[in-house]
Amino acid sequence: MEPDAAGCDVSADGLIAELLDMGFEFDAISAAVGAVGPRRAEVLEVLLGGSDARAGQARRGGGVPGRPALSTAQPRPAGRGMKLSNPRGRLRQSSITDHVASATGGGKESGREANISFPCSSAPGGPRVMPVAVDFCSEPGPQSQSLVENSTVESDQMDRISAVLQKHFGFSCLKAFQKEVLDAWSAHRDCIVLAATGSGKSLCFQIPALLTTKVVVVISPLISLMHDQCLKLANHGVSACFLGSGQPDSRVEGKAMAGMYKIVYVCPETILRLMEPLKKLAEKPGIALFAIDEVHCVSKWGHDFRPDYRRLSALRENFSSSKLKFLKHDIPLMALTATATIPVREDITKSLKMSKDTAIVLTSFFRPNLRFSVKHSKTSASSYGKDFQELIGAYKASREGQQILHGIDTDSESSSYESLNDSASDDEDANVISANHGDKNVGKTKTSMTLVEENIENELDLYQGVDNFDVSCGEFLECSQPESSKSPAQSNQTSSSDCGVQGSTIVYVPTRKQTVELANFLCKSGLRAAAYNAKMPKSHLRQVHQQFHCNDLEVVVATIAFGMGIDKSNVRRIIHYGLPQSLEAYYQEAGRAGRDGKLSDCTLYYNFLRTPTLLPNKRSEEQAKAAYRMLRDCFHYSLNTSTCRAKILVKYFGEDFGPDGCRMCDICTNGPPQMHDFKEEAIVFMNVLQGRSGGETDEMIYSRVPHYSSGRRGFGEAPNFRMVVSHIREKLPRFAATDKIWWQGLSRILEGLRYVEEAAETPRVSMQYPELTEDGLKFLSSSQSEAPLYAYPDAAMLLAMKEPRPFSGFSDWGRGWADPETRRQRLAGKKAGRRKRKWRSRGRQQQPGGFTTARERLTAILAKKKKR
Ligand SMILES: Nc1ncnc2c1ncn2[C@@H]1O[C@H](COP(=O)(O)OP(=O)(O)OP(=O)(O)O)[C@@H](O)[C@H]1O
Ligand SMILES: [Mg+2]
Repeated sequence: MEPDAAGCDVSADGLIAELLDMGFEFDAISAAVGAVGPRRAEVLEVLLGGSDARAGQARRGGGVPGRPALSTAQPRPAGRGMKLSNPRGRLRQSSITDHVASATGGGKESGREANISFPCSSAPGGPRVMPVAVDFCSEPGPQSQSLVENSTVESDQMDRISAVLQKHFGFSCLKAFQKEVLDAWSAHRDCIVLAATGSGKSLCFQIPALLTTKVVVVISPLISLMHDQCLKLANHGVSACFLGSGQPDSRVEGKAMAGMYKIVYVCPETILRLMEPLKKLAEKPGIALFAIDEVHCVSKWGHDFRPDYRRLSALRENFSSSKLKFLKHDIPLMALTATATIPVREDITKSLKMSKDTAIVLTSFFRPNLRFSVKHSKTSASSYGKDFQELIGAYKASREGQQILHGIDTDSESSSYESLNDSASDDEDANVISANHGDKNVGKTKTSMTLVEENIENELDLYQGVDNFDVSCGEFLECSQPESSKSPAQSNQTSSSDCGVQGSTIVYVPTRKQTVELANFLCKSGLRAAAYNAKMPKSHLRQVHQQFHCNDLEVVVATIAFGMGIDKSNVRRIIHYGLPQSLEAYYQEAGRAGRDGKLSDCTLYYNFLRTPTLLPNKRSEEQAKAAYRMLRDCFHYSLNTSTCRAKILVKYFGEDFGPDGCRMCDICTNGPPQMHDFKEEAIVFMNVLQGRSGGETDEMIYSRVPHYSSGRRGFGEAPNFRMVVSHIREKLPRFAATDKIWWQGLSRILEGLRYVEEAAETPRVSMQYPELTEDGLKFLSSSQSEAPLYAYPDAAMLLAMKEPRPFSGFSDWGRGWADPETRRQRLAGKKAGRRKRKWRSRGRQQQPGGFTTARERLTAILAKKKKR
């Protein structure tokens, strides 16, 4: 809009709306607009703390009585933001500028008090948190543009930062959230960065190393991750080193503690050992910040808890200005993750003892280029052919195209990958078990063991081990390319072959055994595939990393041991062949796809007919509850048939997706199934829970379902789910063929409506002891007059209807009794009588001590005991 005669460049209402959108408060905006008129630039200057006369006017004239208008625009606790009486008159936040100045020797680090920050940043419990949209291109979107314009960082210094960014990383500008994080850091504030996978969190802690003479210390959970990042930094002209938990190299460690590298990556175990040398480093040349990457590992409620991460509270305890007198400010903590739910975030701030003034920078978790889908599969060797046919076809077609173009013979390559997997599997013979985990037909195994918990445990990678490489530390000097590290970051330069338009694929499987089997299957089918699991030799793991990053491998079949933070741009598919243990883990792993912003697929295969169980692990009762909750959420995600998958995922992390779906996932493209009126079935189910007659027909005479008391609260009152279903099947012939899986689906619907709930203290994934709620009782009492109960059947219900498994849990004899026709015949006819007698006599024979029934025997035993 052109400025009008009065010099106003926008309408007052429009400007107020825009500023509200940016996170400023209404009172402050009206005060500022009242003072300087609807001129965007001037109003912003006032709001952002310009100390000119107009700002003074705004504070005096337009504020809420008794409250300075400026403070309302600042999402900062009053303690720091209210120092208006400072004799210097103008107070402003120290900014990146100050650090740039310190880095370039242009002046001492500013000791000025901070009193302004971006409206999006906030401290827990106080100011608001505003999500910032993440763009996956280097150009800022409209929102980031406005934030950049209104930054506290002046343009010439911003130019300097841009130059650093361009020179070292080749990017034209920071993303909005990166800018916000840097602003918090420059104000010496702690910061939690919650940004989508692949959004560029690393840059938030890497840039400070280039803006100061101080060292950035990064705590990272995996050697492979540290290794990749160091290598990339070296290629970008930034010296870095990593210190793992294995055999320390005193030379590298000594140089790191003397400040010879700009960035020092350390695993949590090691940093706790290095407290004293770090204190010396903090004094000279100084520590710019402690970055804690993948910080969800701190939380017991997260999906990848590491006890050593929890001990990182030592950073705040040891590196505060009250402890180290030479520090002007506490060394800021920057905690970064892509997968933290709201309780996990709270746990992080508390566990790390982050300051009350912590800025929370939150971006959208939505990844618009990821196409999510879920497919039913047995996920066993017998289904490999069907499930991977498309993948094999796609790679083969692309290979043939390349062969035609380049005349390459790829046959020899696939056999070499096969032998790679074979040799890896030979090494692992001791760990390969014929545990029948999944399917009997699965490959040949040499050692036979029974399926007991320790064996399953031995077959699983429960978390990614820190030392997943055969090196425990390493240094990467600017632009140097150590011979030993020709891998990840050099991906595009050293690629001897490439994955073409198909990019790379990661297949996550639950067991180590499956990594080898499936990789072998893919190799035999002609793909360049390799297995990856924690029990394989470290040299093999390193080789797989290297080949994967260099596009030598098309597919990596891995357990969760295939690391967090894998930053490879052209991963086109993430396939989960089995249900992950949580949606956090799933989103973290799926997030490795499409980092170049191109369309990529995230497909989850799961056997809908199987109720998932927790992987064996040592957990407290409380942790087990949380783990079951997470697994249940993941199970429900897989069974969902009606809500956009991306929507469920981002909502899980506390983000409101809005009314529309992603328009790409299987749900958005296929649409939901037809709704069904579940009223009749719901009444039947809930009546049985209540133990009363449905009263519809003569057949519906309900006796109370047997209740079993196991001594745990709630079990005595609520019937076992299996018993409820058996009861319905026996009493109501029209449900005789309705599978338990279907009733479980109905119980999920009723649970969602809060009509039933789980009575067991530690609820499992599927309901075990259903119980009516108050709402359920109300529904039952008004059910005759109530409207129909329409809902979408979930994926398991649809499958149960498509592939009915009548009487699946019954013996042949029992089956007959569930079928009314057979029952009638049996009761009436000779045959039935014979059968009955036979059963009785069998019962008699089977009971030792000559008792007719087990009950008789039990009564006798109890009576004997009583006598004694
Ligand atoms: N300002 C920027 N402009 C363009 N690309 C960027 C920018 N910042 C980072 N990137 C690129 O984004 C990619 C992902 O970065 P990074 O590995 O830091 O992601 P991340 O957020 O840490 O992901 P994860 O949660 O998986 O660890 C990198 O390849 C990086 O080069
Ligand atoms: Mg990262």
